[in-house]
This record gives sequence, C-alpha cells and structure tokens, in this order.
Amino acid sequence: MRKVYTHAKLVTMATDVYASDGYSCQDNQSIAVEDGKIVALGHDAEALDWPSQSLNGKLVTPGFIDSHTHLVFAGNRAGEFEQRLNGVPYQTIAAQGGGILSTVKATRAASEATLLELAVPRANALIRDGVTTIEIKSGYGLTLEDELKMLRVAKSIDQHLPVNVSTTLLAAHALPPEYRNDADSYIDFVCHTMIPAAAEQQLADAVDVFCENIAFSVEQAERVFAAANAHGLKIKAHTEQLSDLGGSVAAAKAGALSVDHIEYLSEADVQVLAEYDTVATLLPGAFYFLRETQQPPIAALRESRVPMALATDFNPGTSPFASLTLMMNMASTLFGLTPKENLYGVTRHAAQALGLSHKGQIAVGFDADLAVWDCETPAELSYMVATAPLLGRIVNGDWYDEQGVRG
Ligand SMILES: O=C(O)CC[C@@H]1NC(=O)NC1=O
Ligand SMILES: [Fe+3]
Repeated sequence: MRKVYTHAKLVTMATDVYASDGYSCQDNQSIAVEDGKIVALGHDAEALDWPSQSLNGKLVTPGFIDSHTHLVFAGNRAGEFEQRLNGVPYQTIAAQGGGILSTVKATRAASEATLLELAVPRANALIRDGVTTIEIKSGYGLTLEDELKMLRVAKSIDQHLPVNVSTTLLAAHALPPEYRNDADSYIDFVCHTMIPAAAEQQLADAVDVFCENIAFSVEQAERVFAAANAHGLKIKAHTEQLSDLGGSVAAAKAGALSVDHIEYLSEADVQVLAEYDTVATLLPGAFYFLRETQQPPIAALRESRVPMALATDFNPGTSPFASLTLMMNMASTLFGLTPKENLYGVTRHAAQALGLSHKGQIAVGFDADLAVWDCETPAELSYMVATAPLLGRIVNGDWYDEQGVRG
C-alpha cells in the first residue's frame, strides 16, 4: 500500500530528549508510507505521485505506545478499593489473599473468549487516546495453562483491533496458592516449564518479574532473568515499587529493557541504569491510586540522562486507568515531568522500553504508526484530559478515525 499524508504539523521525536528539534512543530509536512513503513518525508514525499490524504494542518505525533499494561483479566477490585479507603493497606490486603490473587481466581475461571471480550473495550479506550502499540502482560493465571491462555488472548487482540501488541510473560507476579510458602519451587516451575513453553509457542516477547517484599526476591528474579535470556526473551521488571531491594540493579545487569515503578530507586542506583542504558518506566497511575508518597528520583534520572518512559500500568488493583494522556498529566502534576518529557515517555522511550527499535519516531525507515490531534501544541496533550482531541491514527500506514474505524 502506498500513500502520501500531506499538510501535517509534525512533531517527530526523531532526536533525543535533550535536543530541541525532535519536539518542535514542523508545519505543512508530508509523509510517504509504503507497506507500513515511512519511506519519505517533506519534499521527497511530495514528489511522489501516489494517492494522498490531507491531514489539514493538524498536529501529528508518533502513535502512542503504552509499554506496561495488565489489561487482560477478569473480575474487578472495587471492593478492595473501598477497603483501602477504610484504612487497610495494599500490602495487608495482599497478605490476606486479596489483591492479585483475587484477580487470579477470576481469571482462571474465565474462558479465552470471555477474557478477550473483557479486554477489547479496555484496548479500545487506549486506542481512542492515540495508542498504536500496547504491551500486555500475563500474570493473573499462575499456572502453565492459564498463563499461556492469557498470552494467547493478548496476542489475539491485534487480530481484532487496529493496534500492535507486544506480549510479556509475568508468571512471577505473585505466589500461587498451590505453592504457598514455597516460592523457590514456583520460580523453578516458571524457569524450567513456563518460560520454555512461552518461548517455544512464540507467545511472549519478554519476561517480567514483580521483585518486591510482597512478591519475589532479587535472587528469585535473577533466576527468572537468566531463564529468559537462555530462551531468547527480552527482560523487564517491576522493581523498587514499595521498597528498595536492589531489583533495578539486578535487572539492569541482566540486560533488562526497562525497570518499572522505581519509586524507591536510590540515586546511586540511577547510575547503573545509565551505564546499562536501561529505560526507567514511570507508572504515575499506581503512585496516585495507592496514594504513595515516595517519588521516583526524577532529578537524578534527568541528570544521568536515563530515558524515562511513561505507561498506564492498567490493572484492576493499583492502576485502573486506560488513558496515556491522563498519565502524562499525572507525570507532570505528581512527578514534575515536562510535557516534552511526557511525549518522549509515550513514544521514543516507550519503544525503547519494549525493544521496538523501529517505532516511536517519525523518521524514514520507521513504522508508519502516527496519531493526529486537534491540538495547537504538544503541551496540550499533557494539559487537558478526557477532551478526546484525537482525530485519527495511522497504523502500519493505514488511516483509522478516532473510533478506530478504518478510513
Ligand atoms: O494489584 C494488581 O492486580 C497488580 C498490581 C501491580 N502488579 C505489580 O507487580 N505491581 C503493581 O502495582
Ligand atoms: Fe504492572
């Protein structure tokens, strides 16, 4: 398929966040796309005698990438939400068998068809907020069959909706009841059975671990990282969310693409992320919803030029939010990120957090995944929420309107 999109106000993100031109608006630009790739920009694109579509001078960014979601699940946790508001801490709820394990029970009981039916409207909400790529984790099955079931549902979403999907095996999300008080044996099962199966069936692009005092230790996480590496799967990690166990350093040294949450990451450990070029993925939705007070070390991350990504962490327990623009506003309002840092966080840096070297920028050779906005400046995308400024998306070169209907 060949097409030239004309009259775009481009924000390319094609230079690093410390430069200026990647974030500046370039008026009246053309983008030529062929077979899902950007093949020419500007005058080179205008010179092509291909079918064209005007973008009417509207703001055009790379399509948004939500690099951290748990959007496949059954049940909901509104009851716990109410418990916490009556003073019961998240850790206590988890220790009482609530939290993740209550979603595990509902997800195990749900069929693949039911899980897909529940996930589609959640993915559609992200699509209406400008998302063209979603990372979706397992982690509510905690048996081989149920974890693979979740990954099949996640992978099938890009067959049903105009969106790209990356999948992540998060079997090390919580200790299942079958392995009560025997976390090491469960980690053996994850490493020797679940990771090989997910890799062999090509159901997971990456492996993730919840490294936390209410989940798995650094040593257990390191075993999962080693198994992921042995099976050619990328690594991501939930680390330093509620305490500083040193999980981020262990993940970075194992070659992790990103370390996520990191509210308790020490300034000293920021240097390790810089050394290993590990992305710091900020999840302000969970910080906000859990009413946390410990902020991630933003100043140190900036000082060390560690790429910061932003994601929804969409999940029923700690971040029930299906909007990246809301996360952009929270990142500024709660963490002090600038609108420029936010936009890098949901495009170029989010692509790096998923190991997608061909996404997240508007440049020749990159995937033709774009979002078209009814905004004058990119700062509006962090400023005003739920006003639906999306006019349409270009996914793998094809036009879709704001509802995701193909043009
Ligand atoms: O509560 C849930 O259902 C998921 C919580 C979510 N998972 C994780 O590792 N950290 C989180 O905030
Ligand atoms: Fe998460």
